[in-house]
Amino acid sequence: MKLLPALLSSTLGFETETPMEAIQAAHSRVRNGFVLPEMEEINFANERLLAETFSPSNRNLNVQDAVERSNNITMGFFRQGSCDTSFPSLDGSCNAPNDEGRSMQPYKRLVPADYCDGRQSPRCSSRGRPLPSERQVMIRMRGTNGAPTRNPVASYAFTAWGQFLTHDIIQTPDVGGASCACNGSNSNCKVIEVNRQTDPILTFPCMFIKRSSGKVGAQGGEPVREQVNQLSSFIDGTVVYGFTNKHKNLLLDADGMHLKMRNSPNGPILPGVNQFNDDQIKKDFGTANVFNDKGHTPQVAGDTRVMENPILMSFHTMFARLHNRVVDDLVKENPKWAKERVFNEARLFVGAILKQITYSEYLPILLGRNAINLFPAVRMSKADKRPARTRFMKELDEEEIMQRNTGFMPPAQDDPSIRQEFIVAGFRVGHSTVPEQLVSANSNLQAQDRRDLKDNYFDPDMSIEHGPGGCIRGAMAGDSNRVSGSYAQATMSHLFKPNNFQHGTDLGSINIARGREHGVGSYESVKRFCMQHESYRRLYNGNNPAMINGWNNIVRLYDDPEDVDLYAGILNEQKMPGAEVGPTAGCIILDQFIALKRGDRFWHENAGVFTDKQLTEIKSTTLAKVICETMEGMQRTNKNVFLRANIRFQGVTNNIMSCGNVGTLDFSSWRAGDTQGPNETPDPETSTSAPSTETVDRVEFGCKLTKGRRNGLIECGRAGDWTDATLDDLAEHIKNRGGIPIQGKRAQIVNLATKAVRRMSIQGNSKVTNPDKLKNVISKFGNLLELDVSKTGLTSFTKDTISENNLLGNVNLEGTEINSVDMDLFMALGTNLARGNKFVMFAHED
Ligand code: HEM
Ligand SMILES: [Ca+2]
Repeated sequence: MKLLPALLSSTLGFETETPMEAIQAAHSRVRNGFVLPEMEEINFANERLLAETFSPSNRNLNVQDAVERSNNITMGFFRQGSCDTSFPSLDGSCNAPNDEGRSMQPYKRLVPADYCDGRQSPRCSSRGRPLPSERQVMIRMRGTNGAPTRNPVASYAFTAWGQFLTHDIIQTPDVGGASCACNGSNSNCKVIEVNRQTDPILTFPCMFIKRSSGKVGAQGGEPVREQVNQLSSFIDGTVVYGFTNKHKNLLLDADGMHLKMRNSPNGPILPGVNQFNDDQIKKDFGTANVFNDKGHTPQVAGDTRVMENPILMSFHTMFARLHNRVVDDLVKENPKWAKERVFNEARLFVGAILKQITYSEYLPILLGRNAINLFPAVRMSKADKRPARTRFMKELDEEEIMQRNTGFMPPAQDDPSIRQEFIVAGFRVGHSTVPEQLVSANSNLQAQDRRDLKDNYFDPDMSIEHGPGGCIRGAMAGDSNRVSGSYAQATMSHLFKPNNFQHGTDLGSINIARGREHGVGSYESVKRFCMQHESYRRLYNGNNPAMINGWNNIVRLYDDPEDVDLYAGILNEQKMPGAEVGPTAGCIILDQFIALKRGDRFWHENAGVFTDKQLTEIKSTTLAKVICETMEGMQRTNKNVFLRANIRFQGVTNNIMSCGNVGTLDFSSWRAGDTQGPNETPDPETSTSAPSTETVDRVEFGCKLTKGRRNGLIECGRAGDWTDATLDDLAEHIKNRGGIPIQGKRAQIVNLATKAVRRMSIQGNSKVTNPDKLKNVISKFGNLLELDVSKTGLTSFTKDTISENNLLGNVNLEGTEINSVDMDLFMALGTNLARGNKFVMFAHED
């Protein structure tokens, strides 16, 4: 059936013919990010490996081997940003011990995977029967809960922030190429049954979702499908800057510091797709006319979901403006800083503000005081100078590795990986708070325009007409709903409704289906985990959680109460005091945000990330301040933007304040001289002595042992004067003396056993060019884990160069002539990395 093809055709982005296709295309837009071709290849390779692993003809399956192969495939994704700088990488790599939280890494689980076939098919009942239709569960929940109710404390900004934050930390890609049908013929799709006779609104014969892309994981010695996160899981501004160099570079203005914007009557707004000379941008950010009926130019940001609704788009605009504002101020304070430094400092600041607002203004409303009290405090910086940024060099112990590979173990509290329970259920409670209408407001915070969300998906019109400022004020003035099993019609039946059709799809059903498809454990199993957890059990006060009246109605849909979906369970728990969620959602959300705090070495309160004065500035920055400083037309603001005006929350009234009283951003503590940049930080262990040639050994090439003996990091040729001949001399010295000459504290040379060397840097020696001579040296270090040859004159570096170093898992080649790394070297590094199972990260700061 072809409906109104003329209206449905699109100028940009997705080409669609039927309403169902328009909805599918919109859905696929929010699932799939701005990826590099190799990432798509990795997803395909992983799917092939999954098929091979699970094939019935695969009789001598070696699980360990399959997992290792899958990990090697993932390693084909080149690090985005470098490991040895003092700023976070773009893709989250080099932050945690085994690159947890990096883009393309698998999710972890609080409870074991529960697939129907034990491996990858969507969860079924404990008796092996199909679970009730997701749509039926949604309809029953709405029947039992009643219509959604207005949130008595939270404004729409509370909901908007949840979505914006999600888009910094999570995006699960679809399997490529699947085309779905209602008869379930394609196992890459999950069908959601619709009863057309009884359904209140939907007329489709079924709904479906494409399955999430997966890789091989292991559980109890058996292989299981594990889904992956495309984004850097850290709260670090992915939503503003993207997670790849390509994307970031496209977003950057010609000056290399600012983000591209364009002028509008409402001030600078996000750049349009036509400002980019890049087909992928046009494809991944375009939108169809059935949504964008006024034909506005689609807007481009750090995340491909930016256009999903106009308020979300306005939050994007705010943070792009914030970045540019910070750049202006940093340049004023430090006219001599290199442009990369300015960009990175601004990015570090923006990331810190996202963290600060999330933990101090947003989470207390979502989780309430009891849960917030369970957050660990983080060590603060003592020094007023910025010390070397904190390092993180933990190696997993062997036992833990074994357990993870063969048994089941939930992630440690400081493992920043995103949890399955969080992405399919815990944090999707936010979907139930989405109201029917979006609001814009004038400078007095009075509602100006109310528009039905169902007509504004992927339509920027509201933010063009009323400005991003009007939309942000509308977010403070507008409503959120309460968390419950009842969705607004806008999301329960009209999600991504095309303009020329009478309905859309159901986000709630999709959420439940996604949980089953990811093999996420049932509500009862996750509740048990939480109630037995040494810390989270406190959320329950020793009792089973109280459920809403009529809960049994919902349970009755299932064969067995044990089978109830996690999402259905947590939506129907009674809320904890002063919180928006019950204890089980609370446990899942708390665990995730503890992990994102403890597992982030760039956490803004960690010693060494900012100076005390800078941190004070960051901690005094609220969302209200950011809004007053960046949005057009601002005069006044709610004190806490996530709360409705004038309500009391936790004993304090949320007044409306004049922007003049909110305070301004002040970057004076970023002035050089006042602060020591990471690159100027002297190393306490090495700053005492300049390299000297007055040595007992008469060698002229002593290396420095920095960061303590335990890390085994030696830095050689720090003056940049090493040549290929120095490499020969060094090899000769090691042969004669059995060790490597180390420049001691008092300018003496001592010999360090080669086996103690685990990390070596000859960074910056442009006269070191010969890979064979390098090989001759490094082959003598049997325990070498990492090698930094960045900014050297090396012209080639291959698998052969490291063929005698079978633990060497990380090589930094940045700033050399070698700008592509061949696959063999990659695979070898990956194998070494897995073999050593050691944390790899270049830890030195300069
Ligand atoms: C207008 C508002 C929103 C719309 C239209 C929307 C829509 C969607 C859609 C279509 C998906 C993909 C579902 C799937 O295929 O599995 C999704 C995922 C998700 N949403 Fe929302 N959402 C909204 C707001 C929110 C809010 C307020 C939160 C949290 C507070 C949230 C959290 C999430 C999470 C955690 C995911 C999973 C992401 C992933 O795995 O890629 N969303 N949303
Ligand atoms: Ca991120």
